[in-house]
Amino acid sequence: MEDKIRVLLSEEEVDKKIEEIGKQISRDYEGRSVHLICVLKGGIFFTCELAKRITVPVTLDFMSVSSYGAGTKSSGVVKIVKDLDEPLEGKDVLIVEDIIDSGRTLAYLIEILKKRGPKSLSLCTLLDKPERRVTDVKVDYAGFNIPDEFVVGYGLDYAQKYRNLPYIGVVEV
Ligand SMILES: O=P(O)(O)OC[C@H]1O[C@H](OP(=O)(O)OP(=O)(O)O)[C@H](O)[C@@H]1O
Ligand code: HPA
Ligand SMILES: [Mg+2]
Repeated sequence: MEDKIRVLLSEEEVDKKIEEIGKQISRDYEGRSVHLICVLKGGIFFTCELAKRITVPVTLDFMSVSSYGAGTKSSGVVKIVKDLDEPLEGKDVLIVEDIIDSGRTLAYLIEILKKRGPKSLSLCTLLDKPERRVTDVKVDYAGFNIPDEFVVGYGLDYAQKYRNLPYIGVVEV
């Protein structure tokens, strides 16, 4: 059966926001290059769109972590499914995420990546659900603060579906 999806942020709103964040990152990293870490799978769409709008040199690496499984609740246990290919030593690293919800994924990632000696480590997320936070994380670039609703689209899934929607929606139950 098809789920009913209500649009929370339209494709135009999301595109406009990514453009703004891209400009801001390009200004902040002027004269340097930025090493983007895409957090798979959710971060893939945002990373691609953002990287295209950054004007300083960009390098990319991918890491896959998972804590949500097939449901809408975090298991609380973050698992590395795929590690980075390249070392981080001396690099200006920017982690790119689709959403910060409980904050567990990012808190865990930051803890392990900090130990790999990056020159700097910053964090960029398209969506932030501050109400749901159980662990403190410092966000450097955030697109939208959203209410406590389970969202899909732009990389975000519900049981692996809807990642390809070009907007952010809420699955109506
Ligand atoms: O702040 P948190 O409560 O930790 O939630 C945020 C994380 O959860 C989702 O990933 P998920 O673990 O579902 O894996 P996926 O990206 O492969 O869908 C999302 O893409 C974030 O990475
Ligand atoms: O709202 C959400 N939607 C999809 N995946 C998620 N992972 C954490 N929060 C969410
Ligand atoms: Mg994810």
